[in-house]
Amino acid sequence: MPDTLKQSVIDAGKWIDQQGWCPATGGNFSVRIDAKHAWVTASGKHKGALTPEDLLQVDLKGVVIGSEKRPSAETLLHMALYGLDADIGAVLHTHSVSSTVLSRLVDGDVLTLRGYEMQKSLSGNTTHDAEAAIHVFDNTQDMPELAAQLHQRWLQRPLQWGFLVRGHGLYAWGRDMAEARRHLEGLEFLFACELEMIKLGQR
Ligand SMILES: CSC[C@@H](O)[C@@H](O)C(=O)COP(=O)(O)O
Ligand SMILES: [Zn+2]
Repeated sequence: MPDTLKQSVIDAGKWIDQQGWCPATGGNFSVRIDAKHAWVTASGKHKGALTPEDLLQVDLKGVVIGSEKRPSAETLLHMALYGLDADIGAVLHTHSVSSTVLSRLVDGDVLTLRGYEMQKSLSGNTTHDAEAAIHVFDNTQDMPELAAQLHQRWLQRPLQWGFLVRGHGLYAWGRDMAEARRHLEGLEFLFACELEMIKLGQR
């Protein structure tokens, strides 16, 4: 019987690849299995051509169960999110041009989106007339350090929908894969709009 959770990751990878949001072997994805485990993409795979064998079962500490393959280099960030919020069911990390460039142009730790109808694609938002805060973290190859920073900011106030890593990309999540995809698509649209505004000198 096909594993529908694994298939949801494979399908997301094909769609994300079609959007051009995961060039080369960039990006990584996961879906929650239960309270303490998730399927995470193996490291170094092209995310548009994943197979069921490219999905590795991992625990909250990022330890792989039942495979010798290497999990994503960023597994710890996925597992940190599952540990921080029991309602998170899927996480999608992408390397789009918009998220990579915009994250480098943001001064400080937060990108504030306001005035866009498409903010309503982010769960809980009912109007363009509110502010949506997207946190930005400096890039590092030190995943335990990045996971610790995420933990620290989350304790001040839980993050919503996604966060940016400067010059690197976007992490988006949702209660399930469908919501994670919607948040990813909504955020990518909003980032593209913000970049256009900057190019037009409106920021
Ligand atoms: C093209 S290298 C990108 C990696 O360094 C990393 O940022 C990434 O997103 C993919 O890493 P992976 O280990 O394949 O999950
Ligand atoms: Zn990455």
